[in-house]
Amino acid sequence: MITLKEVTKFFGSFKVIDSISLNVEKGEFFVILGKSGSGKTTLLRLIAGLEKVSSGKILISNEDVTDLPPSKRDIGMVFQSYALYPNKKVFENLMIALENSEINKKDKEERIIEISKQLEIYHLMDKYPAQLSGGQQQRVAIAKALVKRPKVLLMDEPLSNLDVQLRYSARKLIKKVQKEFNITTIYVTHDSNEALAIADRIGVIDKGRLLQVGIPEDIYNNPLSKEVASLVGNPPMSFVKIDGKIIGVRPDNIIIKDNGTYEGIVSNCEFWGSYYLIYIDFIDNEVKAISKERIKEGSKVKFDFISYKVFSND
Ligand SMILES: Nc1ncnc2c1ncn2[C@@H]1O[C@H](COP(=O)(O)OP(=O)(O)OP(=O)(O)O)[C@@H](O)[C@H]1O
Repeated sequence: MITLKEVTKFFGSFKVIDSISLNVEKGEFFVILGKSGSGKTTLLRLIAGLEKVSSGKILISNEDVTDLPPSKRDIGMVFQSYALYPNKKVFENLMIALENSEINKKDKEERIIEISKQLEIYHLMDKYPAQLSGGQQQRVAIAKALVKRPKVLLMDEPLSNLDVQLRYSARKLIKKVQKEFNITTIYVTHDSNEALAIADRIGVIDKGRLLQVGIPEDIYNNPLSKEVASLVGNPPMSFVKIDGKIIGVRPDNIIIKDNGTYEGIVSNCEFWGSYYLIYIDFIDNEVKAISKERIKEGSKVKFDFISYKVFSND
């Protein structure tokens, strides 16, 4: 449905996107995960047509859109800033979104009513954006993108301005609407828990390169490289050098016990709600383990690895 063929983007001599090839299926919720500066937004802007590729091709529904302007790509976009017109009411904001659509006024109104009810903003039609909460503005921004019934929805960290509680309900709503309308979606985030929670598949990006693509369980359990492993999971994986090998181990795979093989000193103990996160210094390494009980900083502890992954790269 969305196909990228060796898409590359330079800003001057700086390669921001490095030969990315990717297929996103129709109706799929695809998440691009990467840290700040990895090229996520640039990739999304290339797909939207807001930036021109330096080389490579972009296809939507098998049509080559590489040289088409954004308005000709049948795409809805939701960005971090909601991009609502402050001096227009919600209804007018949604009408403007349909400005270039060829359907008649009555059909436009019907569409707006339908999507507004879906997103539970119907009662806000006569309000100005400034009179809405962040979560309501965000839903209006999503409605603006969806009312056009785009084939493709591109979302760039749309929930980053919301508080934690609202993020959970908003992402559930986004997924529900996306599935209901069967919209092919690419969603960008730096939050690995968010990516694991909502994605059908995840593409992990670093320094403009696509490192791994897979379902959330695969990305979490079988990261192919240290880079991917370090980006996925919170609390994050620890990397330790043992017998010349680099191994990655998740905190819940370290068990602290009196007869453990390894020994270290607790350097920090954090309360994470249902457990404590214990930082343990040993030899030249630091590992993070979880514990049901608080352990004093400076204590000596013994531990074992229940399971781990070997990475050859240092
Ligand atoms: N118009 C531009 N001109 C030059 N360099 C740019 C431009 N836009 C982005 N960059 C650079 O490209 C790199 C990738 O930026 P991009 O915004 O795509 O990253 P990101 O992964 O979305 O980051 P964040 O999560 O912080 O938004 C960064 O190093 C950035 O400084």
